[in-house]
Amino acid sequence: MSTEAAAGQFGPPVIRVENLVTRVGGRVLHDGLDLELRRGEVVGVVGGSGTGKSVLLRTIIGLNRHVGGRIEVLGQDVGRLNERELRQLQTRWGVLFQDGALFSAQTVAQNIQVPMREHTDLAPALMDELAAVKLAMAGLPADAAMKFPSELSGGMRKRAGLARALALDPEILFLDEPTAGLDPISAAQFDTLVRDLQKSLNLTVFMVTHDIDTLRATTDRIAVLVDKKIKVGTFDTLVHDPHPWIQQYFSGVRGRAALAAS
Ligand SMILES: Nc1ncnc2c1ncn2[C@@H]1O[C@H](COP(=O)(O)OP(=O)(O)OP(=O)(O)O)[C@@H](O)[C@H]1O
Repeated sequence: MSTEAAAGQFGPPVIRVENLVTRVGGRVLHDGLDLELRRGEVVGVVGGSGTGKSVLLRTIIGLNRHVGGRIEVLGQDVGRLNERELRQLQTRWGVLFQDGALFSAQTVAQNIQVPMREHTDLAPALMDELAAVKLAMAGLPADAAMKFPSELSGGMRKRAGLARALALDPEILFLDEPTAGLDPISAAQFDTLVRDLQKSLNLTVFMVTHDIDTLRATTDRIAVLVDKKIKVGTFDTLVHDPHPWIQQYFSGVRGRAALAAS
């Protein structure tokens, strides 16, 4: 499928990044970067280590200031929002950070309720019920609610982080390396979960990943971060891109295996 056809089957843009320039630690990481995500699509962001994928995610959600360009999320210019407006907008997306970022001294249920406590004044009993629903959505057993993160496997911790990301019924899900550190079976199960949730909730998903199998299994389009910019394509189009890093990534042994499997 062409990139245009892949984008064309989705709704209006929910994330629009135009001519983005970011500088971190005195270094320009993104320089004239453009990216658009439409409602209901899953876009995977790949690129070499240290190219600024996580920084891009953090910049889009307003945790890093950009020095140039414009970021629009759900129709709002992220760079122009005051703290209160940004907090309001943050209730419309969920984030699964790379390390899960669960609070170790809180149970899984309490972790899932963090965004609810921060952004709503729901009664505790209702928050307990909602946490149970989110746990089930993330494919965790009910008894995981009272466990602490240290009592869970890596895959279960990812699911708990996902349950927390779903706490406020988000429109957009930001996932940073969701399958990193998982064995191949758990990673494949997580891929299926993300795809199922996307479909049932019509989520738009922005996913940073290194995992070529995850890209193949879950994404509609792929955004490659090279030379401080984004090149967007699909598996089928990017395999023909002459850029050396893209060639190496998609036409290497793993890329060929993933393509053959799709
Ligand atoms: N707060 C910060 N202060 C200074 N430098 C930073 C900061 N955050 C990130 N960096 C640097 O910016 C660069 C990009 O980091 P980022 O985490 O976005 O890379 P990445 O593409 O996600 O890499 P990886 O695939 O290895 O996770 C790295 O060199 C990193 O050390």
